[in-house]
Amino acid sequence: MSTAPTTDQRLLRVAVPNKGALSESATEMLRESGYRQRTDSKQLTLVDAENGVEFFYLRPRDIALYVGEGTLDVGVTGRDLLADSGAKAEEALQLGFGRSRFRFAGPAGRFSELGELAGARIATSYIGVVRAFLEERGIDATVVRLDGAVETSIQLGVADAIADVVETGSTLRRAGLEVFGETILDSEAVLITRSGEAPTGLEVFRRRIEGVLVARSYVMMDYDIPTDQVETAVELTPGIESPTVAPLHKEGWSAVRAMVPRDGAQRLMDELYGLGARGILLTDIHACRL
Ligand SMILES: Nc1ncnc2c1ncn2[C@@H]1O[C@H](COP(=O)(O)OP(=O)(O)OP(=O)(O)O)[C@@H](O)[C@H]1O
Ligand SMILES: O=P(O)(O)OC[C@H]1O[C@H](OP(=O)(O)OP(=O)(O)O)[C@H](O)[C@@H]1O
Ligand SMILES: [Mg+2]
Repeated sequence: MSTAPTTDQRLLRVAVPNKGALSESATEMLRESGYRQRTDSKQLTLVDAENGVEFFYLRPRDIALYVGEGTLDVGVTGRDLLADSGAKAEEALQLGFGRSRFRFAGPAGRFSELGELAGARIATSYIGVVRAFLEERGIDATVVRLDGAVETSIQLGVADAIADVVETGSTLRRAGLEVFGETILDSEAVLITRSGEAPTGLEVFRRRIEGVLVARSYVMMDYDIPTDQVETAVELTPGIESPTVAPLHKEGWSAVRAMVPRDGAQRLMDELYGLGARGILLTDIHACRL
């Protein structure tokens, strides 16, 4: 009997950024997770009935509101946008892309600490985050709301400082600005759901995405090693549950297979080689369920 959901079962309604910095990576992650994704960037919605999901392509800034209201079940957005929205939604999974820092910046040399913002005009697209941050620290400043390109606002005389998303810092440098004060928040793309609710179908959806994230950050390692070195070697490659160890046809040798973090895998190969391992292979993992 087939267990695939039919169209009359309720579909999990998922919000995906339709444009901007998170859009492409979100679509790619969903495609790798085995979901159908739009091929035309003008498409607004897409039903993947076979996988029990319906996708809505929306502005990243609006996604937390839809999810918080319960109109949509799950969304992909930025932690900074979620915080700014004030919506009744919470993080269900960190997605590891769209990483940025939300920082104050001003003309080079003009500000050195947060206290100097008292009485200043601060331009930002994230007034919720900035007001809350200033209030918490008792700093009385005027927050000026702009839609984007806030780096230019100081030069145009509408603000003294800005608070904005910084990734490489090149936009700030180009505008002659530099960051000051502590980081307001560290952001990345996150999966969000309505606060306190786990919609039906979320677990499968989440597990598929987690599988892709793990597949991206781990590789499969295989090696042959003298059996008397196996205990030392598996301490270096413990795997997720435990590594597979099998006898080789050659007397006194064993084969070991374990998932290892992609970062540092080369160094690990050097160490294993030093222990006497040979035939050390690394292969990519395309998907997994742990
Ligand atoms: N350069 C960047 N690197 C990483 N993440 C970024 C970058 N710019 C924006 N983001 C993240 O993307 C999310 C929203 O920004 P995005 O640029 O997609 O929306 P927007 O500014 O409203 O739209 P647009 O830029 O298309 O007008 C936020 O979570 C933000 O932290
Ligand atoms: O540190 P960087 O690598 O330079 O990246 C940060 C810039 O990227 C985003 O701008 P975006 O292109 O989204 O334009 P916007 O300001 O109009 O949203 C963000 O608002 C910063 O301006
Ligand atoms: Mg932007």
